[in-house]
Amino acid sequence: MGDKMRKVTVRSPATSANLGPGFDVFGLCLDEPYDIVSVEKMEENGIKIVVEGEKSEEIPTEPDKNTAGVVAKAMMKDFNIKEGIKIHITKGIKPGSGLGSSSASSAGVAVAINELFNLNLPKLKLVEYAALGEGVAAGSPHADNVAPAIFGGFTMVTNYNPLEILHIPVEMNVLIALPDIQISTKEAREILPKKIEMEDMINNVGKACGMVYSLFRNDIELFGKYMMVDKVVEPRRAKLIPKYEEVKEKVKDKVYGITISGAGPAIISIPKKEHLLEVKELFEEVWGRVYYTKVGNGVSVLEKDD
Ligand SMILES: Nc1ncnc2c1ncn2[C@@H]1O[C@H](COP(=O)(O)OP(=O)(O)O)[C@@H](O)[C@H]1O
Ligand SMILES: N[C@@H](CCOP(=O)(O)O)C(=O)O
Repeated sequence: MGDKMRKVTVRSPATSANLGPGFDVFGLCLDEPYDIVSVEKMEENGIKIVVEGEKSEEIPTEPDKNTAGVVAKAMMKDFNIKEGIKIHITKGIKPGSGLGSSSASSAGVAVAINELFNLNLPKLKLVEYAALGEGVAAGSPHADNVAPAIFGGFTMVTNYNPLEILHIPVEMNVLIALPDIQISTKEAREILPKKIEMEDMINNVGKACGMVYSLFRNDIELFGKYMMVDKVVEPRRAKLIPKYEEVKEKVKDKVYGITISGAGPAIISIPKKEHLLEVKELFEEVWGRVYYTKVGNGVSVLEKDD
């Protein structure tokens, strides 16, 4: 296809960042929900963005304000791409959800541009570009959503500048609840402390190490147990989600683990098979929307058109 290729369409999945103690470090790729992102070459110069789907009316289409636009602009500048492009985003992931909605568009467009212009960039470089989008959505270019969106599975951002990502493929079912409110990641970051107690740091490092160990042992029970004990971020954000603490207490023995997904309001849990229905029904009753899904493999190319 080479230079003749005119359009690439990708499926870009939701992600769940933090997983309790791994604030700004851990991320998990989900199979569902997802955005569909296509990038098409156009006659006029510049970047045109069209957004449809979940709450699309709230999402800016100016390239400097849309996460996909920011990523596209940076890639086109660095690779001296003069052709104009049209980015079409169908939002399947509600913005302000805690499911990496803004990151899905950033990651999707990075992968699509890489394909469309045959840039052959490694995944780490794509994560670096995609993270630029988070600068406009969350006020900081955190990479813990875009890394799993691109690599799939479980990822750890072990260094920024230079960016370093570690990746562990995992298989796991997850039950996500999505309360009918929106939380801006930017605002949910502003309520976090700038400094933390030594005791809380020791707790979180210990639990985070335990979670990584448990993945290598394939011990979901241990993973979930540690995921529930974040002493730094979750206690501050729990107040933003109606009934979160009450439901967590109710289901804590019926799931392997439960915590806030990203900045919330989504909640991620690892269900025990024997209690799945009961917990799902409770989530639906209290919060409305629920996704029963599994860990996903990252952005995938759906179509390449001449
Ligand atoms: N392509 C996009 N998709 C989703 N949100 C976007 C996009 N571009 C810009 N935004 C803005 O990013 C914010 C949503 O991101 P964020 O608060 O991080 O929520 P989420 O946790 O769902 O990613 C909203 O202000 C939204 O307008
Ligand atoms: N580490 C970030 C992750 C935000 O994820 P999102 O899905 O809410 O955008 C944070 O917790 O602030």
